[in-house]
Amino acid sequence: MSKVLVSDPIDQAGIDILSQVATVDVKTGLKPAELIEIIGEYDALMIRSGTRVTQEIIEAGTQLKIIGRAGVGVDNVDVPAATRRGIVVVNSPEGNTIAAAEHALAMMLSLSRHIPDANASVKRGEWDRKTFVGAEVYKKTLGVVGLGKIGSHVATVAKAMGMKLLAYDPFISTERAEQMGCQLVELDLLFQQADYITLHIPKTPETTNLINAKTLARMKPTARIINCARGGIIDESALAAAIKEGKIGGAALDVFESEPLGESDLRSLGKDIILTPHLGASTTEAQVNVAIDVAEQIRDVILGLPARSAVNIPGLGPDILEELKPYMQLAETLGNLVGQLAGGRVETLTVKLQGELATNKSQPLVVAALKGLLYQALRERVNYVNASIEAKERGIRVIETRDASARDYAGSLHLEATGTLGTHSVTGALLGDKEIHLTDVDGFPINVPPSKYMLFTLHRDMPGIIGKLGSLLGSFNVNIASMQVGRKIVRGDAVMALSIDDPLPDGILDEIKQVSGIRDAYTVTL
Ligand SMILES: NC(=O)C1=CN([C@@H]2O[C@H](COP(=O)(O)OP(=O)(O)OC[C@H]3O[C@@H](n4cnc5c(N)ncnc54)[C@H](O)[C@@H]3O)[C@@H](O)[C@H]2O)C=CC1
Ligand SMILES: O=C(O)CCC(=O)C(=O)O
Repeated sequence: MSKVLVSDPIDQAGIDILSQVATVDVKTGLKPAELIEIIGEYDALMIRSGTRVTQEIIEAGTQLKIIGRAGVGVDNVDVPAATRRGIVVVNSPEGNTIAAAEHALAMMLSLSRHIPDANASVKRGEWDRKTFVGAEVYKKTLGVVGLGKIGSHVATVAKAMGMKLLAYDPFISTERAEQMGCQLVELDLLFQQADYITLHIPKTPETTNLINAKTLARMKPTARIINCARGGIIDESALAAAIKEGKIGGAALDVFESEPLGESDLRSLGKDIILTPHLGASTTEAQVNVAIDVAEQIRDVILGLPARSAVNIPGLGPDILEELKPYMQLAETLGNLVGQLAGGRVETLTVKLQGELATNKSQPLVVAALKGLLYQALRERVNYVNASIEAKERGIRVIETRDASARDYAGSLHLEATGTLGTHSVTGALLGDKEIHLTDVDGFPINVPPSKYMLFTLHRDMPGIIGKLGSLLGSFNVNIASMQVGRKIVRGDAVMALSIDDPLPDGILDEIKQVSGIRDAYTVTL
């Protein structure tokens, strides 16, 4: 039975799903050294934002297949280290969108009306109505930095409250922004014109300290900043100084450079600052959503199925996964086959996506082909996560081409491997009930389903060859399950593809190559 470690508090709904397929240990609050000590026993690790999954932890997790982050941001996981080790990292891209957006909106309104401090003063027994005079958001300008899932929801609700919306997001179109009632502008203009600035971007090298002394100086003296995205996007000391000196109006922060927040000037800024302990996703609904979403993916990976929201498997989103699944198997089989035909060290793999596969959505097939190609060298250590990295590290050049006009089959895949021993190619398609068929080997048309053990010959198309080969295999007690010859012209060169019931015994390949008319022979195990 597989073992899953849950190292942060996760809703029971997620634990129940994991328990269907694994032994689940919930151990929260572990110190890094404690986690390193036990992680080697586990096949999967499920976390929220509390656990930092460092390279050291990943390296100690010798059995780990998947790390599941019950939330959006995976910045607490060393994803490159996991990728190198072939560990899938999954998240829940949408489970807490509404919770985080509502928290940002609540922060904006609370900051405008000083609700936390007014509440505290009444609870202290005071009745002070002068200190807490606020500001309306109606007709004010909200600058949304990052118009993704959370930013879009904030924008939609803010629009309904009568706010004017500016947005900055270099990765979305003007039309998309306009659909949400936002005017897409440069960041500088947003900083200058916004009364409220709300951040909904990931923390990346480009966004680290995006709000700093310089950018704060460009804002209105009444501007209020809300950060429910990630700590470190704001330079906290610069922000504290700007609020103290009246250079901006205030800030509401849910996330911090270092969490939990330690000693900080931010704590002493009174009613112009609101601090919450990373509560954006902390609603009952969001926690159920993310726990189920991530637990289902861990369960699937344990059962040998692909995960729908893997952050380190390029292009393998849930929608295209379903469509591509049978073709992924085709690509892997062809990669494995062409790698064995090429023998030696493969230097270049050309992947030609043909017919209806000639779309950008088919990019994962290239990864699947590489996984197949590397299988003989790496066995179970290669997977969709690390196949591209492993290929790069081995200096394999990958050329991807598309030919939408190829019409032999609805969609087919052609792989050509060039290596130290020469060049070989295979083509395959899905026929009938999505059954994999080899449709071409080294330029010779054939039509055979691949089998576990196969023998391919390149020979001269002349009488007697098939008989001689059959007798030779028979003398070694090798049973032929099926045989097909592919040729371009009568009595020219031809390829023979044989499916055999058992692996070829040692030494027989050399004898096959001695048969008159046979130029070369290759044995393949798929
Ligand atoms: N406080 C909390 O508890 C929570 C925080 N988050 C955080 O909120 C943030 C946003 O999450 P989602 O909306 O789900 O992500 P998303 O991926 O849907 O949207 C992010 C947007 O940021 C844009 N972006 C990326 N780099 C940018 C840049 N340099 N400048 C401007 N825009 C840029 C992207 O184009 C994208 O549209 C993430 O950092 C996530 O970790 C998410 C959930 C809960
Ligand atoms: O797990 C949490 O509460 C944090 C959520 C979060 O920050 C995220 O999903 O990115």
